[in-house]
Amino acid sequence: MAKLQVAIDLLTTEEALALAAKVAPYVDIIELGTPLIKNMGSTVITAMKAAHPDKLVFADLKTADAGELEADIAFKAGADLVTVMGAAGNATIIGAVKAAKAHGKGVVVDTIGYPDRVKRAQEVTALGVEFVELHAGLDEQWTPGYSIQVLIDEAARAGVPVSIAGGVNIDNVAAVIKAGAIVAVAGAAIYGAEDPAAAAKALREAIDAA
Ligand SMILES: O=C([C@H](O)CO)[C@H](O)[C@H](O)COP(=O)(O)O
Repeated sequence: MAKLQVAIDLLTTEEALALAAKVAPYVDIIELGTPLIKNMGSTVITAMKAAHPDKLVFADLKTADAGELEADIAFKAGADLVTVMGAAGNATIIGAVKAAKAHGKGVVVDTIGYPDRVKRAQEVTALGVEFVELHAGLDEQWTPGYSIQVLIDEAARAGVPVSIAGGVNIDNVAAVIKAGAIVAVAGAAIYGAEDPAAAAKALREAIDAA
């Protein structure tokens, strides 16, 4: 069964915990967004895992160097999954995977900004990562002409475990799952909704029906 990941791009631990409390019944993975971690530090990871020990806590570190060291910090704080940039060298990804193995946790590679996301996804899967995030970041989403369809098409031909992030919402989540993504990542569609719990519930139901 495909998973739903809520991406929390809020800026304080208090706000993140409040949102997670509302949407936890409907999500499998709670992502602490990069701006949130930069603002609050690893204490937000510890607070979220303590509040939701039954969920996978995803620390969106977007590590570009010192893979083993940065991943180790997040795993010690309570993360289950951390991200490393696909644009980083293989040595960085291998270092993070080493830390993950030591903690019994996992690494996700984020392909944001990478020119050939599918090729990189296939390469890094061989390095032992859990899955690869086919990702159009917020800046790319706000570029005129952006469509999530490009990520959906990439997922369909990736042939390795992938998630999709970059404007997932109730109108496209079924296509995301039908394309083969094992995780649908939804940020603004949940935290920006008038009723985040209802938005998460609707996404959950659409994923389960897809
Ligand atoms: O990872 C993200 C971005 O780089 C900011 O941290 C987002 O969480 C990701 O893009 C999902 O968010 P939405 O596109 O708003 O669904």
